[in-house]
Amino acid sequence: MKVVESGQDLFELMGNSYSIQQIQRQIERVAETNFTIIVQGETGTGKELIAQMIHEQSARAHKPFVAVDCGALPDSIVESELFGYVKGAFTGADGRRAGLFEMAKGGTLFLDEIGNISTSVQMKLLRSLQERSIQPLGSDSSVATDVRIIVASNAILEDEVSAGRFRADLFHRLNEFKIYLLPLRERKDDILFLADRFRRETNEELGKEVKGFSAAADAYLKSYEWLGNVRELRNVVRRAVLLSNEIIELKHVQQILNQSPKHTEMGSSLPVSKLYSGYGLHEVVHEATAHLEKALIEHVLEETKGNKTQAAKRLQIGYKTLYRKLQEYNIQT
Ligand SMILES: Nc1ncnc2c1ncn2[C@@H]1O[C@H](COP(=O)(O)OP(=O)(O)OP(=O)(O)O)[C@@H](O)[C@H]1O
Repeated sequence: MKVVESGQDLFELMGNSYSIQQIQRQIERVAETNFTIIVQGETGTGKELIAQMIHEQSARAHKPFVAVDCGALPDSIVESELFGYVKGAFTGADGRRAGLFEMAKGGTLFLDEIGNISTSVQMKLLRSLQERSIQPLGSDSSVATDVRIIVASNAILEDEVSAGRFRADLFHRLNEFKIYLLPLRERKDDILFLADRFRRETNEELGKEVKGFSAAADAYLKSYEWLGNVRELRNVVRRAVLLSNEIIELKHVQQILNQSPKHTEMGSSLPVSKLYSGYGLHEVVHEATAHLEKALIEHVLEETKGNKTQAAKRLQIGYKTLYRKLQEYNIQT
């Protein structure tokens, strides 16, 4: 649970890819309205950042921005946190406590991982949105609310609705506007832009003067999958700045990434976001296979300490084929 006051430092620019520029234009338009917004995207793509930017650019900017991670809390707690309670509502409720709807009065309430709330909280939330009032737990009377709601989800909410896990009526009530953040690997133009921003930021924080990335490090960063998206990129760059002196070399980046959990362990599950972005089964399967192929080749090359003849043998492919794949996937050896 997190209550973030407005005024927190926000980045002026989130990236320079076409998709981010479009999102910035969308934010400018929607910020001035009171529309409820769904921000969708994989973990670490910047959904909370988007919500803060919308808040900062809205007429509500001088009021609180309250963020709550619905996925991290047990259901009963989500309910009492959101709506508050009165004395005697449950064992231990020894006084009235305002909920987050009340704490965000006049401002923005950001509900992260909205797909995780139970159907009973979904119903209560729907009622609150429709009636613009909430009923604290244990109370007979309602309290008027004045908040702008922004919700975020890693899961595709339409799928959750189809699967019967998320109420269709609540989805439609929330879906007055939708912002979809592409995974970082699908907006490669942002990778070096953001990496450089994080390098400068970390230089300042640590009092260092790391000047940039080697060409090989750049290429590696650009071809990496970033399943943890911008959050992962930021962490890697911060650690690389710490480890290096003049220039961030490929070995620094690889050293850090080799210590990170391997892709398959990161729960990336299905590449559904691609399907959602309009690609067909054939393209998605082709890309997923390519990712797997690349990861296996990198793994084997690591084991053979870069010896391509041995790697080709272990992979049971010809040396020429391996060589072609190294070029295709931009794998540095
Ligand atoms: N475009 C961006 N520019 C700069 N920093 C970013 C950008 N996108 C994300 N970040 C940073 O990456 C981290 C993760 O961002 P954020 O918490 O907004 O992601 P999220 O999508 O809400 O993640 P989760 O789904 O895990 O809650 C934060 O430190 C945030 O400041």
